[in-house]
Amino acid sequence: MGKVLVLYDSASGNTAKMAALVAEGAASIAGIEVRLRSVDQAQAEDVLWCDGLAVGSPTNMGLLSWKMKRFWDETMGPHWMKVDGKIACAFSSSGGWGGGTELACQSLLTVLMNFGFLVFGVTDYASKLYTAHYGAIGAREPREEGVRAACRLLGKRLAEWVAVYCDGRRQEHPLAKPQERRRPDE
Ligand SMILES: Cc1cc2nc3c(=O)[nH]c(=O)nc-3n(C[C@H](O)[C@H](O)[C@H](O)COP(=O)(O)O)c2cc1C
Repeated sequence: MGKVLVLYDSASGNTAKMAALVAEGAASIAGIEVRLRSVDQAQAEDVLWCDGLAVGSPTNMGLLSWKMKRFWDETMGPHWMKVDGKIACAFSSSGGWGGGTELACQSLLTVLMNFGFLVFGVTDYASKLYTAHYGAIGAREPREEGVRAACRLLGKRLAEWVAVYCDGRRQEHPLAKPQERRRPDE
């Protein structure tokens, strides 16, 4: 049974709300076990446990938060070279559009790549004008249905990759389910 961890930091609750939506999307794929953990409660064992990981952080100066960086520096540092090959993606909440949300996702992906994770983006559109090419992004709390759908789609895609590459369930490959995929012009 594939295992997905949604790990997040959130100072004022916005990224936490996105995390819940990412977890909901991951749980929409049958046979996937989902854990949701804040960075304050997460332990290295949670990361070692999972096959797929979605990491979320508030955008801070266009980067991941210091708490999330500390988790990877101090909690996961001793486990470097023990988590290679797990599948991972990123999401972030910023104060406003243009505030560096995708840069923050990129900084999360950079950390994950350093640890040997296989990171990905999503080509599909979650709804008109909303996608998650570099991770799911939002400004403040996820109110817009497009942002909420992008969070769910990111989690769903993570669970699909886990199902395909960790559980050998090729029927969960997104290319095998074209009817579920939305193009930019739809
Ligand atoms: C130290 C700090 C730095 C921030 N830097 C940025 C930033 O670079 N760009 C931006 O748009 N918002 C920035 N913000 C605003 C947060 O990203 C925003 O309020 C976000 O929704 C908070 O998410 P949270 O509720 O999960 O903590 C910053 C907030 C703090 C506290």
